[in-house]
Amino acid sequence: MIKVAPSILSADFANMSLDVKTVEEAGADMLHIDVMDGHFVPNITIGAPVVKSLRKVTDLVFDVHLMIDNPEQYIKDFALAGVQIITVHAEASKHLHRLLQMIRNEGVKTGLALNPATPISVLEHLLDDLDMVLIMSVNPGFGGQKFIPAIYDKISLTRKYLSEKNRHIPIQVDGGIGLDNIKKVCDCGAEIIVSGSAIFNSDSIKETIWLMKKADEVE
Ligand SMILES: O=C(CO)[C@@H](O)[C@H](O)COP(=O)(O)O
Ligand SMILES: [Fe+2]
Repeated sequence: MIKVAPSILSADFANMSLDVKTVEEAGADMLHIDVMDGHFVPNITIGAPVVKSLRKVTDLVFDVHLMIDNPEQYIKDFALAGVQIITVHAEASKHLHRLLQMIRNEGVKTGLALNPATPISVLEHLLDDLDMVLIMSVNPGFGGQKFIPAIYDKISLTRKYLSEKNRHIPIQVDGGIGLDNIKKVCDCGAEIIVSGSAIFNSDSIKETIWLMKKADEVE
């Protein structure tokens, strides 16, 4: 079954805890939390204090997607806020190996995100340090963008590359995914799907998550 990680970027920020509970009850596998700083990406969202407050209202796995400069400075804060996965961008650090070690040293799982233009070769010397790979299918910064079609091939290539290296590292894909393309994304090799607007703007959050999770069973 497909793992679905609703992105709270598209939730109602004034009623965040309600929206989080709704996706939890609807069967979400984890909560995707987009952290943006207005530097790495041209948008600002939330930081560790808000994540710490959300931690009190749900048992969902917190999957934090850091779209920030100087991620090294904030790893401890997010770990202390009670998150389970921290994903950093390959483009955001000169010392990726050290950064991934820093995350694991806090007892948190690592994810590495690649912007659409970043080649998958960056994974080569980091395979021992990765618990998840995040392939961006939009340029990061905003919800509600269109899936970039060239990314289908990138997902397939990544899946092939990881299999050849005998690595069972899950591939997460983020951006522009809805009921119309989730199956194709998963057929290419994605295991965890991030989705914001398609879930939160739908008529029924519960039904949309259920249909997404089952999408790979449809012929
Ligand atoms: O990280 C990002 C955007 O930078 C994503 O997590 C989006 O928030 C996904 O939203 P949709 O494209 O599904 O609306
Ligand atoms: Fe994200």
